[in-house]
Amino acid sequence: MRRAHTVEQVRAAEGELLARLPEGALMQRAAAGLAHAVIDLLDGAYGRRVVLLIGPGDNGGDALWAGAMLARRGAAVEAWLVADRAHEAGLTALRAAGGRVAEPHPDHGADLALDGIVGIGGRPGLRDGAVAALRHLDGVPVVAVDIPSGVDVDTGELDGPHVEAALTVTFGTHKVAHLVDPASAACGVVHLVDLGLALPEPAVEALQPADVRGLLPRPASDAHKYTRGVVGVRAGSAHYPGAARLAVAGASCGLAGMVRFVGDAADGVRADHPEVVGEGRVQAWVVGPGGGDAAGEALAAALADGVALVVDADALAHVDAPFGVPAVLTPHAGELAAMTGADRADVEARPLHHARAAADHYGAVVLLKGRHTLVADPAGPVRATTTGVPWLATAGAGDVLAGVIGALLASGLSPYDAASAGSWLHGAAATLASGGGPLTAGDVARALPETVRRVLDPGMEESPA
Ligand SMILES: NC(=O)C1=CN([C@@H]2O[C@H](COP(=O)(O)OP(=O)(O)OC[C@H]3O[C@@H](n4cnc5c(N)ncnc54)[C@H](O)[C@@H]3O)[C@@H](O)[C@H]2O)[C@@H](O)CC1
Ligand SMILES: Nc1ncnc2c1ncn2[C@@H]1O[C@H](COP(=O)(O)OP(=O)(O)O)[C@@H](O)[C@H]1O
Ligand SMILES: [K+]
Repeated sequence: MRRAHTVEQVRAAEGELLARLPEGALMQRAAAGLAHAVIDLLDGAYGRRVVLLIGPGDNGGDALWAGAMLARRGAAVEAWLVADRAHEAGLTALRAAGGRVAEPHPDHGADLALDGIVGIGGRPGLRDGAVAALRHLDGVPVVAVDIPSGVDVDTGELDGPHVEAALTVTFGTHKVAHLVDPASAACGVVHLVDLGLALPEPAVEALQPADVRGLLPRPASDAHKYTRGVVGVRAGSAHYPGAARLAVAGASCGLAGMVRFVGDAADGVRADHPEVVGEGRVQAWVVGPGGGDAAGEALAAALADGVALVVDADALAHVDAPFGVPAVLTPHAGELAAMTGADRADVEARPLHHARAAADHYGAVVLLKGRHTLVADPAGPVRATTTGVPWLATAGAGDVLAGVIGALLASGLSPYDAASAGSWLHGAAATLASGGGPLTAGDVARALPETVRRVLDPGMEESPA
């Protein structure tokens, strides 16, 4: 599991460790990890040119100590001080290693810049001096120290200018902004340097392949189709028959024992999936994709069964609070805005806030779709999905997702696990189907069984951020 903690949690854990270790030891650990990550990225230090952007606090201290290590290995290191003070011991170490302090200027020839402007002590936005210095670094890859300066660390929100990093090297644990958009999109690849912190339950977490492997249902040796769970799909309409076919394609990923379908598009569904059967008992319903005007009736019929639900698309407009049934609600930003009366742009700017608020309001799991989809449960950490590719932003992809989550619900997973594992699989299937190029929603559904096969193979490594 990739775990992300709040600044307060990190400060408390660091405080305990600081009390036990010699002064400066934690910063040395952080700086050494940072310097190694930079050397990896530059494929060496000797002869490379590195600019350090140095703010007033310990974040600048990390950058200065790492700069000293790079200078000792033959890099030409220049520190630009963008605040009215800088970490004294770090400055002394940089100078002793042959690095120098300079005013920001355009003729630096830098191969890389280290952003040590602010870390977890920073407020959102950047001061003018930092913005002016960054202008000289246009086109130079930036490695953010702990966090891209300027983002809101605990919410992932943006308010004013911020650094856009190619790589973020963070310390001790991930921070919320590394996983939650829009800030996480400014982090680039995130690399964690272990500091040995003892940490409580995280605020946000992201499933990794081993976590998904642990959650996925596997048929018992004496399984039959009913013990594996039956998922029902109530979707599609005369106007949107395709949505029904895509939701059924997602539900047919193989993780449930049987798929039922109720709706106008039954002929098309059976042409695609001859094994799909009609109305009957299910362990979970998927309601809403392409449902049009009939979505309210479909939701009422599904609710009457008293089983777990995935409520998507047109059915979301008919959801009452509190919802009262184990459920996953799967809105995108526009749908969540329509449900709660919020502004769509505000949902996109503050997805963590809105996903949490909606989960509390409805008393249900809310899956807010986006680049990093969020799964909020009224209790427990929010889960962020870090699998997927931008090609997944394609019509019908959400219908497939609803089907996959329904299959996992039917197999016995909780709404929280079904939503987060389903979203992870959906993103991973998109990456597999894309292979770097475009895809259709149907391609994502067809890639699901192979994605499941690969994740069940314990050789699969942790995915990059
Ligand atoms: N506490 C520890 O034990 C460790 C801390 N480490 C580093 O220390 C960092 C935290 O250091 P600090 O607590 O000194 O805080 P920062 O280095 O994040 O700096 C915060 C200071 O910057 C100023 N400031 C706030 N917002 C600003 C803005 N938008 N623009 C310009 N200036 C702003 C304020 O005066 C504030 O005191 C971490 O992010 C990490 O890089 C690491 O060395 C690991 C160990
Ligand atoms: N930039 C992006 N990168 C990766 N995935 C994305 C991005 N934008 C959207 N997605 C994903 O694409 C899917 C789109 O679903 P949705 O908006 O419901 O489309 P539709 O209603 O057409 O099915 C969601 O799973 C969402 O998380
Ligand atoms: K920083």
